[in-house]
Amino acid sequence: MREPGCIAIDGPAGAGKSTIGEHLARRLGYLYCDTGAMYRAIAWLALQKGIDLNDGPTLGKLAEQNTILISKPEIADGRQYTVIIQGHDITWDIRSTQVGRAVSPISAHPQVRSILIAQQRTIGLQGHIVMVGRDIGSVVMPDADLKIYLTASLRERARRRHTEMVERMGEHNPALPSLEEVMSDVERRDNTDRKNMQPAQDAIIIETDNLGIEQVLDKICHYVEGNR
Ligand SMILES: Nc1ncnc2c1ncn2[C@@H]1O[C@H](COP(=O)(O)OP(=O)(O)O)[C@@H](O)[C@H]1O
Ligand SMILES: Nc1ccn([C@@H]2O[C@H](COP(=O)(O)OP(=O)(O)O)[C@@H](O)[C@H]2O)c(=O)n1
Repeated sequence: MREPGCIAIDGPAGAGKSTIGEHLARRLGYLYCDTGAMYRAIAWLALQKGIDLNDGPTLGKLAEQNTILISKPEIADGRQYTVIIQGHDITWDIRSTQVGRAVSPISAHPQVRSILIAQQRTIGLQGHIVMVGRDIGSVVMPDADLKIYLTASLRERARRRHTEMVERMGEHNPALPSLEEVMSDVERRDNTDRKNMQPAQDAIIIETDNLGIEQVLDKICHYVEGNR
């Protein structure tokens, strides 16, 4: 009877990884690590510095030379955690459309991946952790005790992301993108991420189109129980 030391949750944008990952970690008293925030932090810094998104070696150096600090939220503004790089609190900045568009091409460079994957593995090996991303079960933590791959149709994932933006930005905000724009951004990201987004062979695939958050959580908890 063993408890899973690491639970990997992978899947495409809007599948529910962060929401489910955070809830699950809280239920189990585990740490929670959102690896996407690390790629987004590097993307934010690259945009600040005007680095060419195709320049893998320079982006790799940027990842190597800059520590990404992810800590408990402290500020009660809906954040799951606080992200700091070079002294800047970029927790919300990394959710911008610009970062969303830059992050996939930047993450595709092996020079960037190798640096962040090594950091993520160190975090994951602490144990008692829920890690969410694209390649946790397949690459970062291939020995994770439980691997979940969450997914949903493109339309449903875009709908969720758009609803989230309406809540955050306000319905009448001129900067609010349309559902169609969000859908094409998500689709573009799916296509760029595809190579690094394959479910691990032993992952449990959960289609969430017709499942609410609580139902997804209950399903995963059922597998956690089965692992004990
Ligand atoms: N099963 C679900 N049903 C409906 N909405 C969901 C579900 N899972 C997540 N959501 C909502 O969809 C949005 C995107 O979820 P999120 O966890 O950020 O996805 P991801 O981390 O995979 O990109 C959030 O607003 C979240 O509340
Ligand atoms: N383990 C991971 C996590 C994210 N990423 C990259 O980082 C981007 C942002 O990840 P995210 O998890 O914040 O994205 P959402 O699914 O939350 O929209 C993804 O589109 C991938 O390009 C990755 O390559 N590997």
